[in-house]
Amino acid sequence: MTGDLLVTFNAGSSTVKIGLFETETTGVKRLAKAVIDFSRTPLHFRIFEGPQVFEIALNATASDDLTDVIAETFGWLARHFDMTATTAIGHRVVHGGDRFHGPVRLDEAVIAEIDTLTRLAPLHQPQSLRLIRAVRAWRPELAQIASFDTAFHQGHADVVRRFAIPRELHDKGIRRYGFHGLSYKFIAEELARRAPKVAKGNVIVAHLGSGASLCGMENGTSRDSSMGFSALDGIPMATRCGALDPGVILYLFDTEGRDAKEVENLLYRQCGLLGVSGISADSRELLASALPEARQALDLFTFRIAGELSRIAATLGGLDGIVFTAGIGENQPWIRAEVCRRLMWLGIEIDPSANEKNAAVISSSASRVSVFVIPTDEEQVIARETLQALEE
Ligand SMILES: Nc1ncnc2c1ncn2[C@@H]1O[C@H](COP(=O)(O)OP(=O)(O)O)[C@@H](O)[C@H]1O
Ligand SMILES: CC(=O)OP(=O)(O)O
Ligand SMILES: [Mg+2]
Repeated sequence: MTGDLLVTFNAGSSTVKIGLFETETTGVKRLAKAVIDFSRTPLHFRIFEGPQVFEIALNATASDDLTDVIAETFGWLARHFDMTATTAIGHRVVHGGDRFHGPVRLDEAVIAEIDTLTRLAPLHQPQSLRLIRAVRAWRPELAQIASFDTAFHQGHADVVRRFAIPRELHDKGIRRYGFHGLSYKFIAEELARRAPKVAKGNVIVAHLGSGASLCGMENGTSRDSSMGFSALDGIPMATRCGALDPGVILYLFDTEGRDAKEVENLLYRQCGLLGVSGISADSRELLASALPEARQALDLFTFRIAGELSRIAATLGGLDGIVFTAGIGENQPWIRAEVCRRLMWLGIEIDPSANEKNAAVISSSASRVSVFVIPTDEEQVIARETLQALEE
């Protein structure tokens, strides 16, 4: 119904991004953006876009049961919005496996199925499930919808989905899925509006945030992704390793005697920019540092992005456009310039002053491939999918 409120949750490893939307006849309109910061003690809640912006420390503490955190957060939102008009909560759920191809209403059976995929996304899935269960405990009558990162990649060809492992393992679901699908869905639609001709062709989107991946699209449909079975694969990230010779993992188990939990923690939390630099997981700190280890980490990052982008261009059989998005993609000219420099052989050339300004188009007029910077909006996609699921 027009005027209803929808709340979206995008659970990451250390923050939960919240979106507040109003339904309109034409879709959804954003009213506010907020975040709960789980990396701070006490927890902090911040509204950073909306009629009034503020930040406060929460009384509720983080534990396996987040009911108090949800109740207090909604209490703060209710000071500024009529939260009694809330009709549904939409959640980003990173892993939907083979089971979920689009948004779905959450009930006990669906929650249990999502829980079976937790081991494949240990940085994200547990927090989403905690939030879903907390809302159920707090307001059991409130509709909750899950939007999946994997759904956008469901159409990948068999050759893209398969690892070179025995068929029975593939049939058990050990295959390449791809993530960041809500972001890619948003970018596909936005590019179609901004540059319809390029959007109809072969485009690679580089979602470079704390988690990072690439997606190859043909006419807005995903054909390949750098991320595979888990959100560890592909390019190195803030704290994740990206693709790694599986022999390294065997070595860690056998020769170093580490157990599965230790290896999981190492690969998800101690690798990537943080592991290589030994300084920081944040690209801003590395760019500001004069230490050679910082430069080494950034060089490995751009080298691996260019390599993976070239592989995906081969899947597509050509390249008409590149889109940079997410925290790093939207805000780090040096990283974009380095990636494009390594791809000069593809006929890519950027305009340095447009790049410096984070302009919407950063390719030069001589470039054979158009290069764009487009801010992503996962919450907008969650809100639209939530509305869609409510109307089904
Ligand atoms: N305004 C900014 N200027 C420069 N770099 C930024 C900015 N915002 C974010 N970043 C970079 O992007 C990273 C986080 O990206 P983001 O998309 O917010 O990640 P996530 O959603 O995965 O937590 C940060 O570690 C930082 O390196
Ligand atoms: C799938 C994934 O890596 O997500 P994020 O970038 O939010 O960590
Ligand atoms: Mg993110």
